[in-house]
Amino acid sequence: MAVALSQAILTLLAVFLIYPAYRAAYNIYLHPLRKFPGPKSWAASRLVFIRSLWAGDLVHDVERIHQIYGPVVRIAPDEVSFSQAEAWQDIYANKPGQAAFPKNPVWWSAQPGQPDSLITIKSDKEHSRMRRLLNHGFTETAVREQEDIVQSYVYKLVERLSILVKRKPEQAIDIVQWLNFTTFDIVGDLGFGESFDCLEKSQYHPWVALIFNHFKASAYVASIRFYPLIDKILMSLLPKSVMKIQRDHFQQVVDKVHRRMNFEVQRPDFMSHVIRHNGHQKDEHSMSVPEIEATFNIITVAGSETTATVLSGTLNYLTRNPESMNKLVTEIRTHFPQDTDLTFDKLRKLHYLNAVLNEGMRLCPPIPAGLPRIVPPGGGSVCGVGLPEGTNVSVHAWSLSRSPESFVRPLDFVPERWLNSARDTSSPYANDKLHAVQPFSLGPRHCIGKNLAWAEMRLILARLLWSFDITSIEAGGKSNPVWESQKTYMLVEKSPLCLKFRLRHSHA
Ligand code: HEM
Repeated sequence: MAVALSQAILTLLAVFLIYPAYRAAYNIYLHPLRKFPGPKSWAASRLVFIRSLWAGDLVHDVERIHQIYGPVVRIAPDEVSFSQAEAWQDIYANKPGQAAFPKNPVWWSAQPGQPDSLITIKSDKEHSRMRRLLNHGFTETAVREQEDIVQSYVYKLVERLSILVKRKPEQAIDIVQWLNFTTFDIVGDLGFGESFDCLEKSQYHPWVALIFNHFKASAYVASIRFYPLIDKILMSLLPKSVMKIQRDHFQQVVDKVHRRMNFEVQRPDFMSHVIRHNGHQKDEHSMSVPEIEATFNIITVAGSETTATVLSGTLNYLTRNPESMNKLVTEIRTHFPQDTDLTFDKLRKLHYLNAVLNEGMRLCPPIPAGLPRIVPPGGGSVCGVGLPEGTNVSVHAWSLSRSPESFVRPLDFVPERWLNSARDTSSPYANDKLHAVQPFSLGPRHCIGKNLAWAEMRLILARLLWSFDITSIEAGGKSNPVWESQKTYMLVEKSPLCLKFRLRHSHA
């Protein structure tokens, strides 16, 4: 009995003390990545990375590591982060005779009990099958056809805000929630033919309200996947209530998908082509119903939270930079005497508006940490640095966009750096590396919604500034948080941004 007990104690000691100590020493001194710079504590064990992820601090912690150790750093035993513009091409784009690095399944896997979607599917062949079919709903032409639907929601946004302003002119309005209402309503309509009615009811639909929890939960699930030998045990420890919330959340999208699919009407949305193609007989180009369900679940989040984040961040910076705000307002109001003139086509030609949004995406990327990828079998090279197969790699968009090696005055909001005139050698911004900013990523898995995102962001920002004078409310004693102070759990956890709105014509 005593022998058995002491054997059990020894085993426990080996499991909980000796083995982790051995692994840490191996990771620091013997691992193939040992020569890469970075803090020893992060190289020793994945736990430090996970603690930072759970605290919502990963983006800023990795930024600090890049600041101290340089553009290529080791941030976990098997992970290297790059803050160099050339890394975008090397990791995400197809190079001659070489495929882009595959997605890291720790981050990009279907949620437990859900099928693979466009964004999680591993096989490149299967991915391009889905992408070809879905692309029809996202081309420039498709987006032009969707304009009336998008316009109707942006008009509604202005109408709702006008009512609030007229009722209580001095009140501060949290624009973050209104931007979320608008972008989720638009994607709901274009995805399922039913908006979430957030603008109509001036409140979050319960599905939308849960999105951020869903992302936090996904960050926790990803950390569990780093431990494949015990992930099943750890998963089973997740509270049943959490799993039920996730399932119910997904089921609501499934119901919406089915309502739209049964309603076989042609409208200029994301689903029409999928329904028309799938028809009643399937072939090797169609998507299965579970794939459609999972993909539309992703599109709803990917297509709304992201645009709302860029717009919130851009407005945060604009209200702190009155000179940029004035230039933009002047451009919009002088180009468009009537509000009906604000169309997708005309707005794309506004140079300063485009520059402001590019600068907004540089400083407020909606996916600020890396897009995780894996070095394929046989190994690979990024920015001329050789990496063994299986290494986790990514571009740290946040650090790269804010690095003094890429940009002059990197922490300042300077839309001028994006104007053609800045390419003149006499401009202080002539050497800015604009290609370091790739908010939609590159290569075969780049953002499918890029055209829509641009059209939507231009229209929402321009219509708001055409209709209202918008200022920060710091005079009221309560200041808004700076963008950098927010936490990130895969996506940015946006704090309220309280602004003062004044109807432009009310004091003309
Ligand atoms: C400013 C707005 C947006 C930004 C910055 C953005 C950014 C991105 C990025 C970086 C990726 C690549 C993810 C990866 O490779 O790991 C991506 C993929 C994706 N985005 Fe966007 N996105 C935006 C808006 C949209 C919109 C409006 C939609 C649709 C309505 C959308 C739908 C998608 C989908 C479905 C994917 C997966 C594509 C694939 O795997 O083939 N996004 N997005």
